[in-house]
Amino acid sequence: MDDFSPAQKIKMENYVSYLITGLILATTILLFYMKRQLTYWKKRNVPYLEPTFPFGNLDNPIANKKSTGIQFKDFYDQFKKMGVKCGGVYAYVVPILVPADVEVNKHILVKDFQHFHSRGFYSNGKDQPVSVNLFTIDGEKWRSLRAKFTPTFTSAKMKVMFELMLIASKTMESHLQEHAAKKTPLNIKDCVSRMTTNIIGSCAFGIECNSFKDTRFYKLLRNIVDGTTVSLKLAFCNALPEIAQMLRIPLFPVNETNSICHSIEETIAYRNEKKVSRNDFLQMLMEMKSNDVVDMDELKGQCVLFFLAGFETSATTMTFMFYELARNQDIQDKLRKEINEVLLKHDNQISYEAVMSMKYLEMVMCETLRMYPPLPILNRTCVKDYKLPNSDIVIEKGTRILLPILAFHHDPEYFPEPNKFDPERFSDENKSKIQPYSYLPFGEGPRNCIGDRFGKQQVRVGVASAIRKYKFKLNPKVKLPLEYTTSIVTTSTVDILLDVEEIKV
Ligand code: HEM
Repeated sequence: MDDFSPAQKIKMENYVSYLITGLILATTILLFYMKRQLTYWKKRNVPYLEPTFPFGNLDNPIANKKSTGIQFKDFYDQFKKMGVKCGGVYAYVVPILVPADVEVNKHILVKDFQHFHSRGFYSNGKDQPVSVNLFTIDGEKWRSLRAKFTPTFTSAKMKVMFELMLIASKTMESHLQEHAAKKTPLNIKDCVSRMTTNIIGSCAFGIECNSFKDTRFYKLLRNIVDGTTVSLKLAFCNALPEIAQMLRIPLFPVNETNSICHSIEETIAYRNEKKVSRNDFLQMLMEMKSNDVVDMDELKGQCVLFFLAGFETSATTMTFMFYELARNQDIQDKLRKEINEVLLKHDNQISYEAVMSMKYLEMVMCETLRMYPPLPILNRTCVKDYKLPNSDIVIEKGTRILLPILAFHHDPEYFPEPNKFDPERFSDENKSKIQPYSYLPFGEGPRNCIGDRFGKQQVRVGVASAIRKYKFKLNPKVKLPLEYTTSIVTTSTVDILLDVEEIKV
């Protein structure tokens, strides 16, 4: 400071005081804005849960490890106790409406869909064009893309892809055999994730991943979906998308996504050059591109999405299905009996017709999806002001809505003894008694899961092939009751280990 003249010193002191005043002013405005945001529901007379600063009603994401599904179940339970159809909470300072009534679900998902066709999910098309996909886009663009892709998921297309699925699922057998022979516990999530990687790799990309031997592709996918950083980034980007855009945060990890895109480009180039054709999604997308129905970014975006959407959700379903079968030996025996009886009528071969006629398999799968919905919440954003029928609540344009499907699935009003694994809830006789819009593992309405048939088919093939030949028991080392991570997809905090025994015929 001694090197400066008195005039320079005064100038610098002025700068510092301007800076401090500016900072104080900005902080005051920010705090004022945040405080005002936290009165959003009160001002609109909507029942709400008292928030605290800075996380709103959410738990501190660093200190508390409660999963999003469980947190929204807690909100739902409180609104039910208050006797209200829906209520307001805050994710940080962002107001979120939480339905607690099946009628509200019906209006939002189906009846008044024109007010709620946006999912309001973060994407960043500028820096990562493949993040703009069917899941993340909204409005007319979504409508047009959905119409283009719907024909790729028909039952007829699923049937054609069945053979590819079967071949890829067989890769799991030697893995099971190895564990049975050596009597070593099997990490079921790891095992079924490798299998779904092989299936989706084959059906979506035409790539033989062989994930039980070569883990490169499998690890690439796990890096995209796993980890606290991934969950925190997703939560931040979705709560404050404008700031995330400003900071140019990409939706998916860059290196891994680029590797997948590179692999897609290579396969396309190979097929074009060698004039090779295959019965898979990629071929359908390539035809759409050559007819100018989609462009290259859209093609790659959907491939990446199908991989991510199809890999973790189906693997999660299978993991919890094996877990429940291992805990409930009577259900496992009954399922095996059905599989054997059906296969006897089909030359002892697993075929499309055979697995589709396994009713008990379907019931076990539906009950697994009830107890452990892979996506425990559904997102919607209001695009046009909407008055909720039979109430004074007006949902304003821009309002975020989170439907707590895990909470509905565990509500004793709709599913008595919700913590009991009971496939009979989905028997022909009982399933018609399920209250509409209380069971939503694939969402509902025009924005429901486009890949539900594909996902269920993977699960049927994987479980039927394994249960037919192996007996599973829960390894005593698994700490119960299970708890869940903060990941966007329902995930156990501990590895689910199973003891495997080969069934001799
Ligand atoms: C058991 C497996 C699966 C489960 C439980 C599941 C669940 C879901 C759920 C809950 C949604 C949101 C629906 C809504 O907002 O109403 C969704 C959307 C979606 N899923 Fe799945 N999914 C599964 C498998 C798959 C597969 C295999 C694919 C693709 C190959 C896929 C592709 C998609 C896409 C593209 C969307 C967005 C649809 C749109 O916005 O138009 N899913 N899924």
